[in-house]
Amino acid sequence: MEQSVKAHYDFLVIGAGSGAMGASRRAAMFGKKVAMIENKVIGGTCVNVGCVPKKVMFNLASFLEDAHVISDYGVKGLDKLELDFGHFKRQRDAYIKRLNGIYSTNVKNAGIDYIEGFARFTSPKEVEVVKGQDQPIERYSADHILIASGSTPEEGTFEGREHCWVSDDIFKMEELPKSAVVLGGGYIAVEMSQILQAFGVKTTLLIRDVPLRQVDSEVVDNLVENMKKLGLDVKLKTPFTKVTKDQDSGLISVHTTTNEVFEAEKVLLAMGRPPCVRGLGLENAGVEVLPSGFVKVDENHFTNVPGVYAIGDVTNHEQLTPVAIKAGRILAEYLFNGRTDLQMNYANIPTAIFSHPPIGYVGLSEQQAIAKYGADNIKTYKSKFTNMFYSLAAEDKKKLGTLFKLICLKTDDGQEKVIGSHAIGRGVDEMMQLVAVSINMGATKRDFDRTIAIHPTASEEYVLMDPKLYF
Ligand SMILES: Cc1cc2nc3c(=O)[nH]c(=O)nc-3n(C[C@H](O)[C@H](O)[C@H](O)COP(=O)(O)OP(=O)(O)OC[C@H]3O[C@@H](n4cnc5c(N)ncnc54)[C@H](O)[C@@H]3O)c2cc1C
Ligand SMILES: NC(=O)c1ccc[n+]([C@@H]2O[C@H](COP(=O)([O-])OP(=O)(O)OC[C@H]3O[C@@H](n4cnc5c(N)ncnc54)[C@H](O)[C@@H]3O)[C@@H](O)[C@H]2O)c1
Repeated sequence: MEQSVKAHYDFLVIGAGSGAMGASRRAAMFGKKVAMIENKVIGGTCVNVGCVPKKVMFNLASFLEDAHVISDYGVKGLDKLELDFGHFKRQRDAYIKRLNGIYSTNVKNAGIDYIEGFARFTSPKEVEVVKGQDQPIERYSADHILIASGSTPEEGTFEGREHCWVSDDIFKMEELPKSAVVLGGGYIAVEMSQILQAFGVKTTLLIRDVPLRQVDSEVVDNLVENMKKLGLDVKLKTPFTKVTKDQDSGLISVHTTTNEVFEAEKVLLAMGRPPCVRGLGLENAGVEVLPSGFVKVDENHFTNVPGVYAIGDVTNHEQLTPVAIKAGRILAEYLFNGRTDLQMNYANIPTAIFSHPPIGYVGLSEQQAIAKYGADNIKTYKSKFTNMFYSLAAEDKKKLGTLFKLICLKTDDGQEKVIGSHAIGRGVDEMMQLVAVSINMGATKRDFDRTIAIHPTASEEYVLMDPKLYF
């Protein structure tokens, strides 16, 4: 039986992840009647199966890796460390549950209606929500509808894909496998392969070409060297063809174009995140998508259908939590607070990859800068060194490399405008935020040179790269 529209909203948001939170809470601040629809767990990818549980795992992995060095400082017993993974998982999951509770409270306090179920457009102004089995479908209408449905792990179409885990499965893992093969060379493959290796899982990282193509190639070389020092079996230029499973042993084999076979208890697929649009009924609203499947939006996150918008991972922009949140807030300001002057700035977005040690970057790599401006117009400064943390490390292989690069565009006044920084080393994930502020303010190499160093730190290298004596 056809249900009548249950409620009409000023702003109806599909999803309850990072972008949805940013948009809906800001819209509610302006007194709008707002609802969000979520078919999984409040908080979306970042809180439940992304940044947050990953960072907690990274923290533990970093401690376990650092323990090998700290033992050379004279601390006894660190070689006998034993990880109670079950305890760790329970603690991590409890933390996520607390965060879910905080999100729910925030939504409630903001006066936003939280609707559980799967949303599907029936027309440009109406959405139906499919709830559990035997529950009636609910219908909602709105003046403005936001698609903030995020992305989902690429599942692949190759033979044997059903034997593989995707990143969501890593967070469900109750106990650690003895061995793993990770397929991919992006953020997730780099982060997860190092976390697994640090947890004591014998891990192989198989990369079609090279890792992190968007990152400066020298920084990537440094990453690969560090991975090898940490015992990770990393294979570059090794595309895989298929995956098979031995029914007796349960072991999974990855076959490659190089005619090698890599066997492990678990195989993790980390090959990108396509947009979550399946079943959303975009065709009923007439919303256009790009050939890649991402929802097509203009610079204000408007789709081709008046009153329908999209932000975050479901669009063809950087798939990062702060990007989704900011786009959501700006959209709400635009729609409900008359701030039509505001526009998301997608240039110079800083980011970190939580490898061990981490990578951070903002702006152009040296290779991208040369391609854009020509080699004659670019001057790159670099500092390659061993962090003092490793000063007491007994073996060279424990000393992980650090590389900072400042990429500058030559200017007529000779001050050299900083247009990028790519770096790997302890703490660069924290440093890069402020390097990004300086670049967004238009910093020049002279600004870095005239800044006094903080000693002894790694970050001081940022102001000590071949400095001219400016004050
Ligand atoms: C393993 C991993 C690690 C990451 N680490 C980082 C990191 O360190 N830093 C960082 O900045 N970013 C990180 N990211 C990326 C980050 O999580 C995403 O960019 C961010 O969550 C995108 O936010 P969003 O609002 O667009 O989508 P999401 O957070 O994915 O939210 C979308 C929500 O919509 C819901 N939904 C989808 N379709 C429907 C429907 N039809 N009806 C109802 N609900 C629906 C989904 O269930 C989901 O909850 C990581 C991602 C992964 C997978
Ligand atoms: N630290 C962070 O901020 C963080 C961490 C994790 C994820 N994320 C976000 O989530 C997104 C998704 O992460 P991801 O690692 O899945 O994707 P990605 O886009 O970062 O990397 C995808 C990788 O898969 C490889 N690949 C694609 N098809 C392949 C094939 N057929 N065979 C072999 N390799 C193949 C690509 O070459 C690439 O190396 C990231 O782009 C990032 O925006 C961010």
